[in-house]
Amino acid sequence: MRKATATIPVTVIGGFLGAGKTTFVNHLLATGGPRTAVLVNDFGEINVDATLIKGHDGTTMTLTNGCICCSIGTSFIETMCEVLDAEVPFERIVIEASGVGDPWKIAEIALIEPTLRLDRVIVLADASRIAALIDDARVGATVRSQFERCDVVLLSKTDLVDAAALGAASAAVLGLRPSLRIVATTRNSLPTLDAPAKASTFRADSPAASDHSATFRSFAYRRDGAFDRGRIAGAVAALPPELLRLKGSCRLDGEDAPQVFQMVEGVWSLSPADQPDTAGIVLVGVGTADLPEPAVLDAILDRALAAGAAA
Ligand SMILES: Nc1nc2c(ncn2[C@@H]2O[C@H](COP(=O)(O)OP(=O)(O)OP(=O)(O)O)[C@@H](O)[C@H]2O)c(=O)[nH]1
Repeated sequence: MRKATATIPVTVIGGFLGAGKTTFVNHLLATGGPRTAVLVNDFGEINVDATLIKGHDGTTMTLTNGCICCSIGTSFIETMCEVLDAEVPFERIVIEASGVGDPWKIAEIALIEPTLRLDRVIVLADASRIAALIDDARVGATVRSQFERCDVVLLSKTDLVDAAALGAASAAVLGLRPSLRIVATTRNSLPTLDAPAKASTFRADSPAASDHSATFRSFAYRRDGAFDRGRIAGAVAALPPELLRLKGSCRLDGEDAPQVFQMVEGVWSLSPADQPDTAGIVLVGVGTADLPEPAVLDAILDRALAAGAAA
């Protein structure tokens, strides 16, 4: 990597599947600030997040080939080199970790590379789900590890919970690390990175290497056709609970504008997509290791296809 005269701050954004990481990254980009390189890493084979990051002044680069916290592979190093060697230098790097990733493993890169400076590790926690996720037998260990070394927790989606549930969510997070700084947010009240970073004390030892492909499986659904809006709810209700997250883009029968499809634990939404060239349906999902075979999931989602759509 090129010898730079100044170090570039790196902010790592982590948090479990659907916690609101991309929403936060888009907020950071929308609120201005220095020229930013955004690196996004999805767990699935298709990096949907890169397409969900709104256009901005800097650049968005995708990190594929699985979860970068499991193996900091050559693609990550090459991408970092590209960012550091950019003709117009970047003033900030924001890395969105995958929803099953350990953000600290990514942050360690910034501690090793002399041209980078670790700004902070921010973990998003969905206020409506975090207490249950922390105790979940299948995903709890992954969720808990994401909080081990972060600097601040954004307790997201507080618009979805009442005061008692908000208290339970923050108590669950503080139960992991009583000294954690928690900021309650909604997508309309997210902070920026401008406030000075909170000083943190980093432990020198590394966490044990993990391989999230043993705990989680990804799934991709592609069709040339369109969904029938009226059939989506039924198909989503029929999806197994092991499928924790589904997102991507689709077309709806009889409608021109492409849509972003989001599903977090059975709660789904459609919103107009920014990218005008969405063809057909491309969805990626992540579930626990006992996720049913792709053919089963395909068959369920096929039920939402408009009559005559290609299967
Ligand atoms: N009600 C509510 N929904 C939110 C809020 N923030 C994000 N969402 C929704 O939650 C869903 C997931 O948000 P994302 O930002 O894509 O979550 P993510 O952590 O990037 O998801 P993965 O990358 O798949 O792990 C989307 O449908 C968002 O619109 C919020 O403050 N309130």
